[in-house]
Amino acid sequence: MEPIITTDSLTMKFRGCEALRGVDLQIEPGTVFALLGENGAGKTTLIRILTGFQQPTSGACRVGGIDPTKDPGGVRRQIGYVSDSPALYDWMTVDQIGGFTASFYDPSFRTAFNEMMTRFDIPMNQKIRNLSKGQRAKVALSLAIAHDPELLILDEPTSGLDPKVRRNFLESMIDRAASGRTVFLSSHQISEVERVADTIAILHEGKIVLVGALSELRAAFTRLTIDVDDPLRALPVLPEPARVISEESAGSGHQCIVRDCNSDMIANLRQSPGVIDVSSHAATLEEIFVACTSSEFVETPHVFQPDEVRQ
Ligand SMILES: Nc1ncnc2c1ncn2[C@@H]1O[C@H](COP(=O)(O)OP(=O)(O)OP(=O)(O)O)[C@@H](O)[C@H]1O
Repeated sequence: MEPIITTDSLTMKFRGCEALRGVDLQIEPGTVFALLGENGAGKTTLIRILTGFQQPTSGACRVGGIDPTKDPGGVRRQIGYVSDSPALYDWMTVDQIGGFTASFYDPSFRTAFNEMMTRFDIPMNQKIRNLSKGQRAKVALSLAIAHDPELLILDEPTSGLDPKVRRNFLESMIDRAASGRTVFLSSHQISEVERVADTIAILHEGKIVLVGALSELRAAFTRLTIDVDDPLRALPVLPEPARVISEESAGSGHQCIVRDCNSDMIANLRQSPGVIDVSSHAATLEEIFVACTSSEFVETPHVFQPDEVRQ
């Protein structure tokens, strides 16, 4: 099956800042894809390029078979998109904005939008400027999904939503993917992403440092806690293909996030001179995220470099 989104060496340079540095991605249809990154990592810039609001400095991309740099209107008609700060016409009522947006789509849009407003308990005659932050978020989201797009792109979709609506919303994203549609969302909310996404990419300083199926990433990363007899003792080297992503030490205790470490390696580690105890747990997505975005991950030459991590 054709990927619904592809990017090829996308770069974006602003004055004095390289927001994207050679981003390569392929996103399969029918997935919930989550783009994780710290503040300023380049998430919004990537989304703005994919939705045709920003021309990249170099590189190429396709969204649903369309090049957003050449046909931004075509992409935007085909997808649903909610930005991190949705611009809604404040002077319109909810009913008017529904009617206005419906004019770009087929008649089913209006019915679906009205149903969502009823479900969210938002009065149709209320002016947009008088809605609460959460109500605005619900209107923006409903406008983006009422035409039932094959691809939904959401920049920080749950900010402003209360926990109950947030939960329902995230569950509805899983349902969308189950029916073959694709959801691309950017988020800081790692625990939420963990619940809904099946594919994860971590963007760090404009580069994709990790991408893969969440289930595979969970299986591949281990947190090792190693106690040694002497704080000055060097840790035993793990054999290939294991790779230490990050390491923290406090006295004679060490915490490492390791990729591709198996039970034989851990058993050998326990037998190594000076090693008193080793415990291992599957790393959480948050631990993987912190390890992959830590300064050592990028800068220390003996751990694997971002380019090597890319799958
Ligand atoms: N129009 C612009 N002009 C100059 N620099 C910009 C512009 N847009 C973004 N940047 C810079 O590009 C970098 C990436 O910004 P971007 O908004 O894409 O990050 P982000 O990952 O979405 O961050 P956040 O999570 O804080 O929203 C930042 O350093 C930002 O200052």
